[in-house]
Amino acid sequence: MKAEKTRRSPQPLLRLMPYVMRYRKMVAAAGVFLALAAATTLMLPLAVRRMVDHGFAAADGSFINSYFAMLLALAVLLAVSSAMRYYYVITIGERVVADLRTEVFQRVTALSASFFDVNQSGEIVSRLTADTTQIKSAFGSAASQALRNVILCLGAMAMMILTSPKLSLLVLGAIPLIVFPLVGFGRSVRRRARAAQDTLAATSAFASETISANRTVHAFGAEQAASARYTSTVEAAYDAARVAIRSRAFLTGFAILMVFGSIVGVLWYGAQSVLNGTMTAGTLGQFVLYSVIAASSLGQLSEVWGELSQAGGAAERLSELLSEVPAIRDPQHPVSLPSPARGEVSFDKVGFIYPTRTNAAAIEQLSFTVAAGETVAVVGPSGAGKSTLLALLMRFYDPTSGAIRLDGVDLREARLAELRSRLAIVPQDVTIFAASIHDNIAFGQPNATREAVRQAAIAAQADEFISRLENGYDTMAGERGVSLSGGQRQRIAIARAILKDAPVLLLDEATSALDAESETLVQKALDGLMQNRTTIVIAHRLATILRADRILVMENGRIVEEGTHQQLVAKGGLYASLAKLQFEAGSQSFIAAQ
Ligand SMILES: Nc1ncnc2c1ncn2[C@@H]1O[C@H](COP(=O)(O)OP(=O)(O)OP(=O)(O)O)[C@@H](O)[C@H]1O
Repeated sequence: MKAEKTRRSPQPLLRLMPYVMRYRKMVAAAGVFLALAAATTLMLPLAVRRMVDHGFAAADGSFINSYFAMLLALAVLLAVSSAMRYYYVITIGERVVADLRTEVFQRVTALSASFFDVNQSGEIVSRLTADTTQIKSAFGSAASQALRNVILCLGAMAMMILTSPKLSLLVLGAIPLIVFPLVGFGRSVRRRARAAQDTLAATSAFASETISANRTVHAFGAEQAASARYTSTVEAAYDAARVAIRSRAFLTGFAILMVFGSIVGVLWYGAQSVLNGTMTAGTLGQFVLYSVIAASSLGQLSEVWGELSQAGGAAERLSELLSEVPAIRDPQHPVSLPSPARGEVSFDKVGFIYPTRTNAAAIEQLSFTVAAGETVAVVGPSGAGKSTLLALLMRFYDPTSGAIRLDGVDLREARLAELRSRLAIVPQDVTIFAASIHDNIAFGQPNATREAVRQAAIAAQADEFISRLENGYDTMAGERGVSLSGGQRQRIAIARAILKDAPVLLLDEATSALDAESETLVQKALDGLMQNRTTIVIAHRLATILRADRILVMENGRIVEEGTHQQLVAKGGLYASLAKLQFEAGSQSFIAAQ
């Protein structure tokens, strides 16, 4: 997935052939019109010669008229076939890119947490938009131009040989003189273009990060610094682009000079032949036209080559994404979870090391069981591994050793969708999508009725504030829920979990202090939710801890103490000292001091 590895050549575009071949009929139509347009172009010089040699020589008006009529017919044919070629080729490009975007998005959303630990979301989004756009333009214009020019160039060269083998031999002799320096130049131009493109990729990653964190940027007064940093990366990209443009401009000039210089030379030689009568003027005209066609198509080919090479890089990056296999996926022979669900969770000597942090285990030798309907509070200092425990239970990662079971089935043996349908999570950091409040509560359950959503909101103590919003449940929550307060967002998340009605509830209590009223409301909502469900709660508030049937105290990825509040206080260990800290501070938040 690393950008540096990406080669720049059009070859990877071939990997997209299966996508193109889904639309065989359109491809065939494009091919027909492509060939027709090229053939028509190649016929024009032929007509010109006959007219020069016969039409003018015979001074026959009707002959000239019929020739012009034919030329007009050719022009119409050229116009129609070019328009159709454009239509089909561009449409195929759009279609392929639409398919690619959909598939890449589907793939990416299916990838596991470990993939997103390593890859920046900004970079992936840029692939989804920038890389696919590049491929679209490659298909849409560059590929059709390349094909057209290859056909034209080969056709014109064949016609040159047919028209005058002698002059063609001369041209052939000149080709190496032109091509070798051009190839050399072309390489250095491509190298510079690549440098420019890489600089640009870094720029967009920085922009997307800064824009999505705009509140943090403002809060720390970092606008100027961020702008300055962005400006400097944009300027660096501009400088790199200018270097590339300069060498490209030079290359263009050089190519034109060499090509047309040679044509002038050949023309001069041909003119001598016409003068001494070894060639007709029409033949020379025809030859010159063919060589102009050949030269200009060659010139255009070199132009589109660069574009195709860039698209090749984009295609390679996208096919890497497409071939990425989720680390967490369904087993080949899934075991059904027992029905009806009991909601019994067990960790059996579980060990876990984050793939991105291999030097230390986040969880070690973790064993505990939560009986059906039991409420267990997990407490412990920051970094103890509490959130990791929930992530493992949701199977965002697989344990490195040991096993986690739900109702007696190893999580790795169950179907992912079935497993996750039995777990409802209220995370600490609630995600609110840029959609209506209704859709936010019904997230993951698009078929939920309006009444079911309302009932869930009532149970989550959220109905009252939602009803007071301008459009009630149809109010759009701003992007990431910026228009809602912390307590409101939490109650939306609780309503989401209530609607899901799963047998196991996972709560990651917010550390941020809610105001007293919000806290009471959130607590009331949770009490309703926790009834008759297995609940594992990462607890920060004393009220929650006291409500739990049992408390697990974690430190450095292990369970160091276990029991009820009274038992643990009496024991005088880590829990007792954490509790003492809190009582002295008189705070409602148990571990807030950590
Ligand atoms: N995605 C990740 N990649 C690598 N290491 C991680 C990742 N997430 C957490 N860790 C590390 O794993 C350890 C346990 O983290 P975890 O988030 O589970 O702790 P926690 O007890 O929930 O802490 P807090 O109460 O502060 O949220 C920490 O050392 C943390 O740095």
